[in-house]
Amino acid sequence: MLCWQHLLNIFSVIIATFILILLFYKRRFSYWKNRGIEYVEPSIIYGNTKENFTGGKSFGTALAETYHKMKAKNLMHAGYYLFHRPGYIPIDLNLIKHIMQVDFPHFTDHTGYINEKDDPLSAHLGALGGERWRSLRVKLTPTFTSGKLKLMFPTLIEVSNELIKVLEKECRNGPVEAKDISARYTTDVIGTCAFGLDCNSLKDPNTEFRTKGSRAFDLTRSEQLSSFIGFLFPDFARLCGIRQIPKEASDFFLDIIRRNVEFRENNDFRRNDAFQMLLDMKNGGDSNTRLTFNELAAQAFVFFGGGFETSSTTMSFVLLELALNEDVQIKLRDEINTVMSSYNNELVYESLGEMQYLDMVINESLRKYPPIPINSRECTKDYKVPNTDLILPKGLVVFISVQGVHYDPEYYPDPEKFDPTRFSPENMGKLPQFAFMPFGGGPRVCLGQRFALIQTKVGLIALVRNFKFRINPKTELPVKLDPLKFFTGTVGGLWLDVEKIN
Ligand code: HEM
Repeated sequence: MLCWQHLLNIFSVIIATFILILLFYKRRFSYWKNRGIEYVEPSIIYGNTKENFTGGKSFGTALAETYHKMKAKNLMHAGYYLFHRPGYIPIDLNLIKHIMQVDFPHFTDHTGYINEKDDPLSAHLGALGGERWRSLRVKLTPTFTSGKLKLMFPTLIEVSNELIKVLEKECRNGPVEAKDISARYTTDVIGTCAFGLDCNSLKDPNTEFRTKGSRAFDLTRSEQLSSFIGFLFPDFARLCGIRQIPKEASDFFLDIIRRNVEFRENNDFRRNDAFQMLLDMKNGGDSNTRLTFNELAAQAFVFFGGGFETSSTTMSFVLLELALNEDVQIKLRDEINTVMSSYNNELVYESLGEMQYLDMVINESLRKYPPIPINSRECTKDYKVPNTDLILPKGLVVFISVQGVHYDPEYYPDPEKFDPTRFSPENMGKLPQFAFMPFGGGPRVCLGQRFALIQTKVGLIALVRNFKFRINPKTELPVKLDPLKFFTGTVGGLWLDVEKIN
């Protein structure tokens, strides 16, 4: 009798918990319905992210599909659920412009998770918000002025010469993986230009700088889930010591940065690079504005991380499309050779401005494969959406589907086609503002945009001038985007047959 009573009690508790969970989700998932905003029906636990976790779709692709579904209904915006947390998707470009630029004071923050105690590198410029972001942004803005970029140019050329030497050797042994060779180049560029360190990853693909650099972005499924927990329940995540950057990658970078600081301080060594600017901010100024070691390290890390992953993704997709479109490859090589022939066959900083077709090819690649397919903003002050009665409350997350906009046939007819002429000066002039936003926009626009473009151009010029590229059958076509990565990446790699031009 007692045993039955026990079972009945347990059963009642289970049923009550189940009902409570259902009620919780019913209430949560009525958020957009109550406001009369269309949304895709969410599932319990996942919200609208089920396809990302169980359907093998990347987060960027899944959000882009929602964008297209809502755009087909002529909607200016839509609701979204990241697990149980409501999010907002602006679709109309004018609305996107308002959020990112015109009404920026309502959307000053990204939606990053920071855990300074256990994961000091997580407190970088891209994740910081409010006043801390503003004052740091002002200080870091001069890092990549054209004067500074010009000074870095000879270093870029040196690394690109090494790239040619290494690829010449490696292409004799079989197909080359475009992301790998591009990432080794960008690792060495960022290492020298930002830190004054010789990372050596072109010569030695297994150098720690390269492996630990990749590890910071190649999150395992459980690390990806932890990072979502950090985003959804930041206080709880901090209490549990949940991190954003894997410990082994973080320990490696903290150690390198510490040794670099000590070397420069102990030897009174100065160098005109991004690291020196950070070091001056650590040692100068007043106590309110001075950076701590951890703050310096986080910013150095974002230069490295922001720089190497996104730029190498860009380079590798350009190489893929050149291999798939031989006519584009030949035209680009002709342009590079013609411009360089008027500078004694040397690559000089000024000549980059004359390579218009190179700009067009890179832009079209950034359109088709935006390295960061989703941009985000957090509503930091209640906001009334223009021409509607909808109020976005403080704390609401805004997801901007960069991939969705970049594949919108209203702006880019036949969007799957790789067509650099979309970015000819005449056609670019016709593109509405914010229809092309691989670097984001408004006051939070990518800090390293100019540096990224220069390092990508120098690398591509070296490659296209010296090698021919063809697709190797090992490359799965059409390319499948990796569902595990937040940044755009492929499953299986981009394998190319490379032939040296004599
Ligand atoms: C092709 C290469 C790159 C792409 C596509 C890219 C893209 C982006 C995007 C989309 C954002 C967010 C902008 C927004 O919210 O509106 C961003 C922010 C940022 N990027 Fe880049 N990036 C690239 C290269 C670089 C490089 C080379 C560096 C530094 C060396 C860098 C440093 C940063 C930093 C520090 C931020 C945070 C800015 C802030 O929140 O104030 N990025 N980037």
